[in-house]
Amino acid sequence: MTKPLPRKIAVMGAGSWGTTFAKVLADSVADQGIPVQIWARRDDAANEINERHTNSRYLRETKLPANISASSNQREVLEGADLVVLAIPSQSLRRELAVFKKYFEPEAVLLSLMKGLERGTDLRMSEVIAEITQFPEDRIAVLSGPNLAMEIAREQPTASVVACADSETAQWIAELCSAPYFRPYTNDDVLGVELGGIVKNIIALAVGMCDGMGMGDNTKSTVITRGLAETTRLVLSLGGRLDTLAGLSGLGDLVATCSSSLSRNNTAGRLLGQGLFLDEVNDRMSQTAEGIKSARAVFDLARAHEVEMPITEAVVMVLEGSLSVENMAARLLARELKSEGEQN
Ligand SMILES: NC(=O)C1=CN([C@@H]2O[C@H](COP(=O)(O)OP(=O)(O)OC[C@H]3O[C@@H](n4cnc5c(N)ncnc54)[C@H](O)[C@@H]3O)[C@@H](O)[C@H]2O)C=CC1
Ligand SMILES: O=C(CO)COP(=O)(O)O
Repeated sequence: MTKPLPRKIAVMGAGSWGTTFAKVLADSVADQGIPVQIWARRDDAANEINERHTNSRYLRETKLPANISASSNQREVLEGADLVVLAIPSQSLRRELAVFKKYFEPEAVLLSLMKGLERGTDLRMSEVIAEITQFPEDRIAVLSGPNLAMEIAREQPTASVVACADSETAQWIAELCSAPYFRPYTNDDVLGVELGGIVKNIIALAVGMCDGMGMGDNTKSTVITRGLAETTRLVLSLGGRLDTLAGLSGLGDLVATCSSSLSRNNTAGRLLGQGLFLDEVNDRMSQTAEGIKSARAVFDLARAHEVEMPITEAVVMVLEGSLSVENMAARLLARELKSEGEQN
């Protein structure tokens, strides 16, 4: 490793993935004595982590190593942190970063775990980070893959992808988050890795809707496969790579999210398919289901680049109330017939 080890790692966000990924990091760097500190918005959430409180579902299922601590004080968490991991809801990133950035170490590396597109700007999280912090692209990375937090908290094996324009930075992060149950690969296609994770949430909403309406596995497989086709069109038209979409952050994450009852996006889709209104679904979801917010931004981005994304469009219409879930399949199946490999 050519880059020196970090003095400390900060994880901003004490939700399911922030807490779980902090454990992955802490397990990975425990032998080097590197502390991992989590920022929790609320004092009680920070106390739960520090006291390994048994009322929290995550802490019951997770063996948090001794080198993890938490605080609700952003300055305390960020000071001295050479690696800063961002794990908050995507639509809050811009606002929260404006505060975080005051405490970033000047040479810190920033790693986004978030899988959303910003509404209004259609920017990926790495782009929002670059815009707000003015950090160079060789110190901004993303991590994405088939990574349902609860399974990783239980130390069930999985792999992921660390993407950065600078391969040395990606390798440095990969070495810091390599645990016996977590294997990170590296990639320099940041756009492809990030968009794969964003769009699969929308496809998972569509799959969930089909499940909720009682449709079967042929339907699910069709939506997954054609979902990957429209994701591929978008990624290629924006300059990403096909091999990225065939990998863990593309097909891998799509399959995991669309098949799992642990997925919040899949669950939200299922509730919509069962006839609940979006407000009722939002009331039932205690955690972030990014696809609900990102769908419109992805659709706008695709339209701006003249990329057809019919499943995404149908999900947007359902979410915005202009198409009923019952009519979604009919709308998609009535499209003009074409060759499978056709662009658009
Ligand atoms: N949970 C999972 O299995 C995975 C989640 N992700 C991504 O990680 C990101 C974070 O997800 P989770 O940790 O699962 O979400 P979560 O809903 O469990 O937690 C989000 C955390 O962010 C905090 N937060 C900080 N500032 C906030 C603000 N301004 N508004 C609202 N909440 C704020 C909340 O208090 C909460 O602790 C999302 O983009 C998600 O797509 C990615 C891979 C796996
Ligand atoms: O991104 C995820 C798995 O890789 C988590 O999916 P959900 O946000 O739908 O739970």
